[in-house]
Amino acid sequence: MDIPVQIAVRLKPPSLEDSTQCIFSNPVTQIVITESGQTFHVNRALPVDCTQANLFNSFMIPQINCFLDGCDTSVVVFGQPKTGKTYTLFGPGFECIHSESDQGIIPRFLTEIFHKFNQMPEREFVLHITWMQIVDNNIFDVLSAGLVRCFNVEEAFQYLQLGWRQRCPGNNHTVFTVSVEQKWVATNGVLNHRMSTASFCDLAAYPDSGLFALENIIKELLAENPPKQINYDQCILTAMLRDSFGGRAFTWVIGCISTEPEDYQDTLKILNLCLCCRGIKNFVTVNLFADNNTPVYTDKTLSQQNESNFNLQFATTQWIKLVSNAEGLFNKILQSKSLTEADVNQVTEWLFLKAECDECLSSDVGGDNKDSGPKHGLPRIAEDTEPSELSETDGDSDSEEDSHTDTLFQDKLQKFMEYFKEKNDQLFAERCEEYLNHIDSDDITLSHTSGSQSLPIMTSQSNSGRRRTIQPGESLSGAELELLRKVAAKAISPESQRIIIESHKKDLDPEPKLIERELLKMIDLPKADEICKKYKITKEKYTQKQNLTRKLSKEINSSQTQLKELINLCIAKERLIDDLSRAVSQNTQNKTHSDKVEGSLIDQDALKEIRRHETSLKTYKKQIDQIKRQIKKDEKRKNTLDLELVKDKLKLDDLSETSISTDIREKKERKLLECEEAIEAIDTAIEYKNNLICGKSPSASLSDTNENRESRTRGEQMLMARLDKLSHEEMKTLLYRYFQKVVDLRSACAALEAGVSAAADEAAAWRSRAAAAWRHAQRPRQHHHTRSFHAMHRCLDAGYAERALSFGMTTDSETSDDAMRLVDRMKQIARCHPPPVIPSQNLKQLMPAMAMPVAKVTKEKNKLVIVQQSKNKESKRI
Ligand SMILES: Nc1ncnc2c1ncn2[C@@H]1O[C@H](COP(=O)(O)OP(=O)(O)OP(=O)(O)O)[C@@H](O)[C@H]1O
Repeated sequence: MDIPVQIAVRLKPPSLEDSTQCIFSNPVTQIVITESGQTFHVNRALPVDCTQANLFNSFMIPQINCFLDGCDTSVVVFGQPKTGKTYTLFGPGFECIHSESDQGIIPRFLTEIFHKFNQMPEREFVLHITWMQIVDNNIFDVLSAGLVRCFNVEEAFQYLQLGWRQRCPGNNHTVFTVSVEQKWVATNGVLNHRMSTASFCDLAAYPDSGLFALENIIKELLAENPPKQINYDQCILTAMLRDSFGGRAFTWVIGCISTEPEDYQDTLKILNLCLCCRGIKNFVTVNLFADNNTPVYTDKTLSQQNESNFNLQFATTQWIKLVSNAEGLFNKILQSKSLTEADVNQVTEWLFLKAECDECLSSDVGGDNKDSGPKHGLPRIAEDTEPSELSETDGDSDSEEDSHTDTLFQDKLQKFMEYFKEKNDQLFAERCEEYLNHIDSDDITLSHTSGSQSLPIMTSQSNSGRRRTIQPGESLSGAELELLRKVAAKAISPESQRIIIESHKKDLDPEPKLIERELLKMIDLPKADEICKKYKITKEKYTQKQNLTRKLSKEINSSQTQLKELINLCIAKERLIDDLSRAVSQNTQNKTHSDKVEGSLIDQDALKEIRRHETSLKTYKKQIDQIKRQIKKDEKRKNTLDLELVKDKLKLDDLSETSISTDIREKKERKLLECEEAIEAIDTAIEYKNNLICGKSPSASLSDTNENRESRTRGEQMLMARLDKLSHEEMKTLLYRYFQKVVDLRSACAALEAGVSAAADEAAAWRSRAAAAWRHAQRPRQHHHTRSFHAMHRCLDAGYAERALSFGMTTDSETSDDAMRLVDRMKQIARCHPPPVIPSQNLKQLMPAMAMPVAKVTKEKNKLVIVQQSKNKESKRI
């Protein structure tokens, strides 16, 4: 399971009570904030006054559970010098003078582990500790004994005391490990055999080769393309922390930081490193031995256990069903106040379920199942709750008994309803409270989710009092699952929790759909405008608060300078007063009586001077008090403002995220619109071109008048401008649409061509029919038909289809159908294509010569004599 490295930040309490703090932490929002307003989100932002116990409880309990489940765990502490790294891990020391409450993580961890083992006597365990120090890449065994076995917590503490005395002081790294091998037979009869190591590392404050190597490894792990093999063996420190960063341990990194302004830059470095570590994911697994999961119990014992398990599981399922049904049912009953038939059925079903549950759990709530032994499978329901299943033999004679049963049933129903209402309300109130209390605490040991949308149900360990049993073959332990849910999944927002809880409390609609609806509403409701408005207002407030904070910081700074000056003045004045009073007393001691009279005047002046200085000293002190009070007040106000700023910042981030998503959606819509417009323009252009190709005049809107030409040019320009604006992706979409258009046109063309060829075929067919008709006409009335046909053809040639029709009709009854069709076709052709107009001049050329003149040519001497024979009398001589 991938679990990111978890980060905690601990602020070292300021050395002086009134010294200025440049870093603050907000344990509610888990944010560390700098004086400049920079925020760092961490898993645990521990407050400046965080006790050792709070620190341990805030994140070590799940780690211990994980460790006991067989996972490796690790705690790495780093930070500036003297910021409490050793204090956090070990505490102030192990001498008697130190109180138990000051103990650090390691002694607490050991105490807790031994305590847990005492609570689980079925577990056999072997616990070893080691304590190593790395100085200049050399390793020292603090306990001088390698692995040390500890049988109980007292022994472990003796070694802690020994090690504390023997450890080397100075800038070095300390690695303390606790390893445990444990064996136990689970309730399902299988052997669990696991091994886990918890390592605790106190890193050196001043960078050395080990720290540089560790930083490099962190960078490598965070790189976009991390190397396949990370060289952990480059130094002892990285080799020892192999599992803590990018390894198999569940790791917490604790950054100990100083809040003093002079350490500000170093503190920022530590915080940035913390953030880097947050990006590292470790693959946490359960370390099993080969014999893990081996059955230990006999088949008989197992089957007995399985049976009881089955009953228990069955009862649990039924119970869950009951609880989920009961609330809806009671609401209905409460609202309607009278039971309908459907309600009665529902309640009956509920009673059946409960009876099943009762039998499985062998708890006799209604007192009906007293004689029911351990049964397997579904138990029989008591007859008195089943009026519909009464035997026919009981029939009419039992009508009285029926009514009695009904009353009994109603009474029982009422009783059960009251009982369950009370129980459910109580249970739900408890769960609500528990859920709210534990929503952000690590005291949660188990969480289930039913479906991706449903809410996590969390069970606190303190309440259940039992550890979750790990089933055979299960690779993930309870603690792992819990961690995954805590770490990988985001907890539901407090607002949503409120809605869910209120919906239950008010009994509005207990079904989960309501919750879903409410959540959806919450997501859908904010409109872009509202978000913008809200964002503006919050931003304004945020800026105002920022300005105020800056102003306050300035004021605090100037007050502090003033304070320093006044303190210096006070010191100077006090010295002066001392000097003066010393001088006066010396004068009085050393002088003779005559001198004394003369000197008394001088002394009086000196005394006056002293009094004057004392008065001004008093005024200075008053001013100092005032300024101090003012500084405290300002600081308090500044702290409040800082917290408010953090909250506002989060709010702003949320709002900007929402508005960005709305903005993106709007932009996308705009782009799509532009794209659509461009496509439309292209369509029009294509149409225009098609019209030209087909020899038609372009459409009215695009006719070639000057005005339209201009508008077309404008349109084209606009089109080009739009095309320029389109992105690569949009251009692709556009081209695809254009391509589709061309393909469509091509297929339309092909269809048209097919139509033309079909028409040609038809024409040929008609021609052959006409020939056949002609042949037929040749037969009996050939002469008449010939004439008619000639006449018809002449008419057709001249384009007079109507007249051709009249000729056709007068020909012959046999051929009249064909002729009719022919004429129809001719009519069509005549309608579609006007006959070509041949110029009369050309027609003349085509006309056959009619009534040709006959002439006889003779030769007489040197003359040719041409005589026209038709006109016998006429002769021409040339
Ligand atoms: N949160 C704290 N509460 C009370 N005392 C603290 C806290 N943090 C540190 N101290 C005290 O500050 C002193 C320095 O702490 P510690 O030695 O743990 O710092 P360190 O970071 O380990 O120092 P080094 O840089 O030498 O390793 C100790 O006396 C310790 O008791």
